[in-house]
Amino acid sequence: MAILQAKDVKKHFGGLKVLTGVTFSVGEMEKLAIIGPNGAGKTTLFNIVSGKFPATSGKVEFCSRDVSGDSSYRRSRLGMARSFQITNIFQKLSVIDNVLAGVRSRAGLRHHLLKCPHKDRKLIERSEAILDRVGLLDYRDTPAQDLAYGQQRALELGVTLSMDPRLILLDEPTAGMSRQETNDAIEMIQRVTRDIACVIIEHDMNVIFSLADRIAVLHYGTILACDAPDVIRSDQRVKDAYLGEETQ
Ligand SMILES: Nc1ncnc2c1ncn2[C@@H]1O[C@H](COP(=O)(O)OP(=O)(O)OP(=O)(O)O)[C@@H](O)[C@H]1O
Repeated sequence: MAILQAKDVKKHFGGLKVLTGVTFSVGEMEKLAIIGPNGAGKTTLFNIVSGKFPATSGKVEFCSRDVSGDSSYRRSRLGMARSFQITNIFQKLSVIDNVLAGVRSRAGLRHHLLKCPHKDRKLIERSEAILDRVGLLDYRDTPAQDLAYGQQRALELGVTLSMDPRLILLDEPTAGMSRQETNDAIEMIQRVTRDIACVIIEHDMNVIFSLADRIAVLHYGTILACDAPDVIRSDQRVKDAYLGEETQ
């Protein structure tokens, strides 16, 4: 059963035809990576799926409903979240207050950042459980701006989890990280998204082959191949277009 489906999605920016007909689906709890050369249209596709801007034509279905005309906010209320953009973090707030803001919003409470947000024990406990999942409980009261880069990205994932998503769009989750931070991030993403579907854009093949159940290769605005990692790795068309051959 698919949780997300893109059907013949096209996007033109004036005369530039970036997406010329993209069709794919993501199953419940499945991890689908989208790879492709620079400028292939990966971010554009994410922007359309998340509702940042509309497709020129085609459809996006989420949880069996057509969300093509829905705003990002509406899609997020339905359980679609976009993660790994540090801009989602309130830098001056503590780590716990960042997650609490999301937990309170999801619980439908009005959130006044400066107005005693610590009242509801249950919401705080839920926030602490999320911090524990992303490895930041020891930094509970640290201002977000004092966290290391990899930790800020972990916090962003925590904020995303606070919305209780069924699907997370992971935008280059390890960009700018050291090798050690990347390995830690892979392990954490695997752990915290076990029961959540993900679509992942990433350039690091090590990350992709570690996380993805299936890989879709975007090339010249359309999906060249979509299959299990091992099949993609040995697909000659994909090697020619993107992966290349291993050399000694
Ligand atoms: N808002 C926009 N207006 C005009 N052109 C755009 C817009 N957004 C993207 N493009 C163009 O669409 C093409 C695809 O860009 P996109 O960022 O989606 O590629 P990408 O696959 O994510 O690339 P990268 O791997 O480098 O991030 C590029 O030629 C880009 O200049």
